[in-house]
Amino acid sequence: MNHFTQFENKSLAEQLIEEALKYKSDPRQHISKGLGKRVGCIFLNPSLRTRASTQIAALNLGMDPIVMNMDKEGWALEMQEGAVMNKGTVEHIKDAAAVLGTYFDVLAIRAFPSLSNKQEDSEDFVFNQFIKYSGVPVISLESAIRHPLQSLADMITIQENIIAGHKPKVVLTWAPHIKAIPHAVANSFAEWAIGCGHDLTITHPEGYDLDPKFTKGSKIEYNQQKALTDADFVYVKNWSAFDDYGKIHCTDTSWMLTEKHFKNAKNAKVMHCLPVRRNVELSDEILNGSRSLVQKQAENRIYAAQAVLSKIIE
Ligand SMILES: NCCC[C@H](NC(=O)CCC(=O)O)C(=O)O
Ligand SMILES: NC(=O)OP(=O)(O)O
Repeated sequence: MNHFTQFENKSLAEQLIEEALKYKSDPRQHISKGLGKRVGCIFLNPSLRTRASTQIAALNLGMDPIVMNMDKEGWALEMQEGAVMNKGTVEHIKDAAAVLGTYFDVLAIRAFPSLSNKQEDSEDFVFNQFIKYSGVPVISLESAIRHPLQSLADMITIQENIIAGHKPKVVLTWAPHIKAIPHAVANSFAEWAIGCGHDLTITHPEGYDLDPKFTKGSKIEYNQQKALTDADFVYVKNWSAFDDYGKIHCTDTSWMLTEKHFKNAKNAKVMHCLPVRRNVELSDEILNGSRSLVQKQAENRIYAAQAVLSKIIE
């Protein structure tokens, strides 16, 4: 595995899930595997889970993680080729990434979308500049269009909670939010759930269709109540419009999941990547109750990252 940026194939996903579960049962079993290797965790945006879980994963393998919050502590980066840098940007990505590539054996990058330049975001332009110029393996800590470590943790969590012999119905539902939010978590969840062979239904208001490249193989159902019928796992997430790029079209609070949404899905479990806007996306009663898998997902972020790091340094 050269880089870890997206779902590749079912067999690799299954291998990573199995490895992650082994690490969960004995986190320090390969404590010497990464000795002498450094991973640079480069954040262009805020984080709680990804920042902590990736460092813990590296430490569990004996690696040295170093975190740089480039948005706050680094020089302002220029991304455009041939730019005359006489304004706010101080350092070109090709210089910065090349330096980081000499300092680290592996780079892990978080680079959210602009939500204003659809083409650049869709090409994952900023993230790919790091791959292009660093020359070392790169792990995505959430790019403009994908969040694969989150999705791997989500697949692990589903596997741990599946009822043996029953093919689960998995539903990804849009939820309200106060801000324009990226598509990465929803795209990746769809990509991994479909790739892993789950029966996926996606529900959202009209005008919120995700990029079809991520949702091919799922059912799209604009009626949330219909979509939720007989669900086993309900993944809750807001995203901004994709067609009318980055815009908010719907503020209908009835899309917020509450206990009353589960009258036709009595045993459904609820998932969210966190951070969650309580009582905007999801009600307190759900998040505090026995349906919620959100803490388990967050815990599994450690073992997802550990399985990926372990494979990358092999
Ligand atoms: N890494 C997990 C989610 C990150 C991001 N959420 C946010 O930006 C939430 C911001 C807020 O609630 O103000 C997203 O959904 O892609
Ligand atoms: N789920 C997730 O990626 O959380 P952070 O943004 O806090 O890292």
